[in-house]
Amino acid sequence: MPLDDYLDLLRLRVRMPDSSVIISTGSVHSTLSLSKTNLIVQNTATPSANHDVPHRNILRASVHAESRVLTVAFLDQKKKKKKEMELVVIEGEVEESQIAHAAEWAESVMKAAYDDLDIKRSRRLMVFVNPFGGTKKGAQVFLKKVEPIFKAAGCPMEVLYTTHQGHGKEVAKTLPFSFDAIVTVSGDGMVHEILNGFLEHAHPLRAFSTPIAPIPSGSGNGLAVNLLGREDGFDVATAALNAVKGHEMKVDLCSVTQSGKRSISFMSQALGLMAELDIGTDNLRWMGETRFVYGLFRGILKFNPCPVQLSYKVATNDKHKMAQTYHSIQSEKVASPTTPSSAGFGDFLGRSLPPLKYLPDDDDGWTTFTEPTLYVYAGKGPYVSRDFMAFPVSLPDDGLIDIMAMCKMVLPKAIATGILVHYVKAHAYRIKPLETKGYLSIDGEPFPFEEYQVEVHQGLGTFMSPYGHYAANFEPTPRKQKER
Ligand SMILES: Nc1ncnc2c1ncn2[C@@H]1O[C@H](COP(=O)(O)OP(=O)(O)OP(=O)(O)O)[C@@H](O)[C@H]1O
Repeated sequence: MPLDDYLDLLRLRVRMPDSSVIISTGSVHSTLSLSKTNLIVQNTATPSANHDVPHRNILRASVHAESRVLTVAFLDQKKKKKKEMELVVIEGEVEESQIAHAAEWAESVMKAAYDDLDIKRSRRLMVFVNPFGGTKKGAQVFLKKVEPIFKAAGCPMEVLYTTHQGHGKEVAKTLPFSFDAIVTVSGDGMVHEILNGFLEHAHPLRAFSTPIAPIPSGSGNGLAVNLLGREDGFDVATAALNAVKGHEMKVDLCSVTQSGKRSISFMSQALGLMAELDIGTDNLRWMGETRFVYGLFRGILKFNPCPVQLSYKVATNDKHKMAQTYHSIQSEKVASPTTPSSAGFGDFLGRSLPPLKYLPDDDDGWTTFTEPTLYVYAGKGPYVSRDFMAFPVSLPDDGLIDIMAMCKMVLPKAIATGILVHYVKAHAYRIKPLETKGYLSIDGEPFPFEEYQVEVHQGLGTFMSPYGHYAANFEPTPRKQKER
């Protein structure tokens, strides 16, 4: 080693506290330090190679005893595109005398990155890749961005490239319970398939308790936006980090019964204009997200009514109360994101699904909505796509579904009553088509435009979440004080 490099290294060693380690690549030295909250990388040659990342973003630290190479992998913001995250792997040799210290240091990093955050190391992942979802980039996204992150984190994985529609469902039906999480490199359609595969699983409740982590590679990616937020909802690296390090979040799932057949919906049921956005633009998947904007304009111009009768078992229609409940639950979750949900079916592990509570002819306590509508939209999760927060006060496990009906009123009546959109929270609801032609879309997938009933199962499903709550920030406008 040249004298200058040797002196440089000595100077670093003198300043090095126990929580640091020095690695060298040729004549370039880096100091890696672990603070109470962050991992800090300082490079002697190129300050642009410095990093300062929270423990949550660390994937792995390890030392190879023979080669004396220390490797640290983490996610950091891209230097050029600050809003996107990328995988960073730093490697370098440790001095022979420092090898034991480096191994201890790497273990303390793993403890801070996993054990202290109550996250299992090296999760076993089952990955479903849909090569045909959205803009058909699923396979590319997986190989270039997702797989390297899972490998860097030391996660063993089984990967399935779906070859046809329904493939995800077939595999989910008999999926073994050896995985810590299911990863979908797709849009919402694949998540829908997997949950419906679980419905037919020999142990459905146990299957539903396996957390799903979506990697956004479809067109709408509503689930990824709900879990990761509007800003990060399309960020593949952030979504991959959620699979490796997210927390299990219990969510309500809905049974949709149509012609005696039960299926599962995790996100939305849309009729009228909103269904046209999903189904009527199916041939425009190549446009990615833009297809929904195009569909919206086309739908508004056509101004088609939605010929259905809506009835529901109401929980509340008081918007002020909805907002209050939302805020108190949301702030509890923000304060302690990892508190397990009290909702759920933990006691039923291995047993069959709960029977339906509401029969199709049950009218007790049901309300029928009589206004003609432009669309009916019901769902779980605030966002249905990145630019549309349809259900702002939706909560993951309140056991209720939010229903929105856009009234088709003549303008003077709408202005006089002030009601253009009807919004309620319900335990269950029912739709009866009044005409034969129309669109019904469930979780973005086309369904027959026929009578159906929806019932909510509190906490039946499980998603992986970085925050333990939906990543949406709904700030309602305060009520106007009445003038005296
Ligand atoms: N190999 C395949 N060939 C054709 N279709 C497939 C294949 N694999 C999966 N599918 C189907 O593709 C459909 C769409 O999938 P996905 O949800 O991934 O994308 P998307 O619909 O564009 O996204 P989003 O639902 O977020 O709008 C699903 O119904 C799924 O069954």
